[in-house]
Amino acid sequence: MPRPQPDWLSALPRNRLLAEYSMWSANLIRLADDLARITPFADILHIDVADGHFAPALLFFPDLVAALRGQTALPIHVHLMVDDAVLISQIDQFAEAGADLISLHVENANAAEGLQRIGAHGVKAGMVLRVETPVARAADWVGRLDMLTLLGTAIGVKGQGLDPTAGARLGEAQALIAGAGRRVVLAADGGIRDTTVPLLRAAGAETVVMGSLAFGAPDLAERMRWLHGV
Ligand SMILES: O=C(CO)[C@@H](O)[C@H](O)COP(=O)(O)O
Repeated sequence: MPRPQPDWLSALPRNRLLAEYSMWSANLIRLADDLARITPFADILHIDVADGHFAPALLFFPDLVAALRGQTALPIHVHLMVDDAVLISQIDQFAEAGADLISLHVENANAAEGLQRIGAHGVKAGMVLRVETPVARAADWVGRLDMLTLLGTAIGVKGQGLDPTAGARLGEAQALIAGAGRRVVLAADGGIRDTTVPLLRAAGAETVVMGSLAFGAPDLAERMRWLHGV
């Protein structure tokens, strides 16, 4: 299976909202079927990784990324929600498994070393902010990022409603990115619903991490036509 080209992120369309598909919301018993079903529509696959401490959930592992890598040419984005004690080792393992973009958290004390390590693997670098973390915390980092993601819900829990601060926070992030001197894709993760996507798009989100909105859609082609029109 061919891997995405090194410039895959800049080659993605800029005239419509991008769709990251969160595999946490896939049917894990029928993962191959779901992968085939979403492949025509997904811009990026999103893999959440949580250690049960930095974030309450216990989620995915490098072997899953390696298995997906063997079956898909879609870019794979790994979102690390892990403590500093394991951050560098997790970066190594997910990069070696075939991730194309790895995001760590601004709240990680080892963020500088982590970003350096991601770069050393030749993988694109992202940063994520918890919903309660001031957006200004990203100011020192945007010049080193390919993607900046704002959580719109409490970290590591599915099925929640969007926090009312999400729109204003995206506006703040957009202003930071404008001064970054490079292309940084602005992403919204959590609370992605048919009622919230228009607001997030208007506030500056360039990509949304779709969970139940995609995997629970009765007609995925129709849902994606809608998304691309927002
Ligand atoms: O990490 C998250 C949410 O924080 C996503 O990756 C989930 O997959 C979202 O699922 P829904 O709540 O949209 O169904």
